[in-house]
Amino acid sequence: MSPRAAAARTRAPLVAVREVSVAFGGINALNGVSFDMQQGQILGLIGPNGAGKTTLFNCLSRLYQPCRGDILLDGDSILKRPAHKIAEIGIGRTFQNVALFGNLSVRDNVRVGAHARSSSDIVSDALRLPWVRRGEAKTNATVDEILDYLALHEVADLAVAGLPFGTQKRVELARALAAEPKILLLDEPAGGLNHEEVFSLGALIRRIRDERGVSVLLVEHHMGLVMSIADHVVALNFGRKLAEGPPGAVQNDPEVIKAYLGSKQP
Ligand SMILES: Nc1ncnc2c1ncn2[C@@H]1O[C@H](COP(=O)(O)OP(=O)(O)OP(=O)(O)O)[C@@H](O)[C@H]1O
Repeated sequence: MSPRAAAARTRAPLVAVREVSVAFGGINALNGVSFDMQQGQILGLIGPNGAGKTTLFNCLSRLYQPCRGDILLDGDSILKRPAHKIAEIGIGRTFQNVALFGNLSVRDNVRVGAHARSSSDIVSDALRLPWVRRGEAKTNATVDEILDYLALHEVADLAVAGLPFGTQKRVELARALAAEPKILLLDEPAGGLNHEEVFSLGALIRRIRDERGVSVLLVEHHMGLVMSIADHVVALNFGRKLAEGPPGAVQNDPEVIKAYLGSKQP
């Protein structure tokens, strides 16, 4: 093994999911799931309907509290953090059905993301203290840079509600990126997109990882997208980890094939 590969193997993971269990009444939605996610990785989380993907995603974004286990980010447990504080520790997310302020402009939606990381308070804002003005200038620069990066400048001053769904999804990505996350959690980003849009999305997710150093965890049913961009895939079924490894190996794993055939999914 090369020294570089050896160093990568001994490096602490960015995210460590440790024996996480979640129960809803009598249903074990997750049952002792563990895996690591490395810095700079695109990790695909797959599995048939009801496998536990959304439940795990919601634990990572702090909407659900596991009944057992832990989730560490850079070695620290995230389970003490409330959902509205996750941007501060470097976790960004998008939603399956897009959750933007429809009446606000694209620019203002992205600004909301940038503010998630700012530390100003209502009194300082009202008094327009010098450090608040400096903060605002930085926020404006960040928002402009992200609008350019995601080719949203032309629609920056339009209300989000009137934009095509694919564009709204890009605005959601922009809002998440404006908070300068270490890790981006994407909940079925390909849902509702056509073939060409899925292809562009894949290229965009790769660029975000390569150029901005953001690690990406992707919950996705679109196998073509997962297999073409993920470095590492974790497959769940009935709340347990079924397989993990490089995309090709997981896709050809007999247990994974059996789980998908059993669920009658393509
Ligand atoms: N809020 C809830 N209350 C009760 N049961 C739930 C709840 N959320 C999920 N479940 C159950 O937990 C299990 C895992 O569901 P989850 O939504 O995490 O699966 P999934 O892999 O995301 O499925 P899909 O691909 O269909 O979205 C399922 O049996 C589901 O019915």
